[in-house]
Amino acid sequence: MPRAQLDKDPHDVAGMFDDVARRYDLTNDVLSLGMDRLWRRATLDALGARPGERVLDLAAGTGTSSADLADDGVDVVSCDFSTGMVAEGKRRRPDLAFVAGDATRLPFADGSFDAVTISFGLRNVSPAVAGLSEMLRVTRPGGRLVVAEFSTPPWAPFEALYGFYLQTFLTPLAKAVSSNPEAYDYLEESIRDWPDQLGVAALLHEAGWRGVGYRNLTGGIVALHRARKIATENTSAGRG
Ligand SMILES: C[S@@+](CC[C@H](N)C(=O)[O-])C[C@H]1O[C@@H](n2cnc3c(N)ncnc32)[C@H](O)[C@@H]1O
Repeated sequence: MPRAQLDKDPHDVAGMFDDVARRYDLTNDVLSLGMDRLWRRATLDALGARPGERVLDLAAGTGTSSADLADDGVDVVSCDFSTGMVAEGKRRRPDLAFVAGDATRLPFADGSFDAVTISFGLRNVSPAVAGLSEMLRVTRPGGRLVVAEFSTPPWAPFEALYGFYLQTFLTPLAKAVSSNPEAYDYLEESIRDWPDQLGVAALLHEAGWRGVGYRNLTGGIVALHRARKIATENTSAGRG
C-alpha cells in the first residue's frame, strides 16, 4: 500500500467528525457489515479491564466502546476532541463521563489511569507518536495500552481484495449515505496511509511503550496492538 503523507490538520479532522457524528455509528455498522462489534469485543477482551479500574477510552467518539466498559463496571473516562461526537455520545449515554480533549495534549495528570484504549482513533492523531507519548504519561507504571486500528492484511491476495473493496464498494457507498462525502475519501486515504503492524509497533517503542505485541483480526483488516508501561519507568520517559 502507498505510504504517502496525508494532511491531518487537527482542526479539519475534528470538524469532519463533527459533521458525521449523528450517523456515525449506523454508518459504521453498515460499512463493516457488523464486524465492528466483534472488533470492539476483542479489544475489550485484550484490555481485560476489571470492575473499578480507571480506564481512558481515547478518541472515544460517541462512546460506543466506553459504554461496553461502563456496563462491565469499569470506571471509564471518554475523551475526544470532536464536540459533535461528544455531544452525540452524551445524548445517547448521559451516564458516561465525557471529557473534551486532544490526544496530543491530554487534560489528565501523570499516571492517572490503569489502562488506556483507543479504537480506530490513532490513525487520525497527528503526530501519532505524540499521542502515544501522552497515553504513556497518563498511564500508571505497570499499566497497559490496547490500540485497535485498521491495518494491512499480511496475505497479499487478501490485501488486494480488501483494497478493491475499499475503493469500489466502501468509499462510494459511504459517500452516498453520508452528509459529508469528503470524510469517506479521508477514511480510505487514512487507512491506506497508515503504517502496517510492524510500523505501529515501532511507533509504540518510539513513544516509550514496552512489551509491544499485536494480533490480527479479520485477516489483518484490523490489528490489536498491546503494550505496557514498565513498572519502574519514569513518567517522562519516551516523550522526547
Ligand atoms: C473513527 S472515530 C472512532 C470513534 C470510537 N473510538 C469508535 O470506535 O467508534 C475517530 C475518533 O477520533 C477522534 N480524534 C481524532 N483525532 C483526535 C485527537 N487528536 N484527539 C482526540 N480525539 C481525536 C475523532 O474526533 C473521532 O471521534
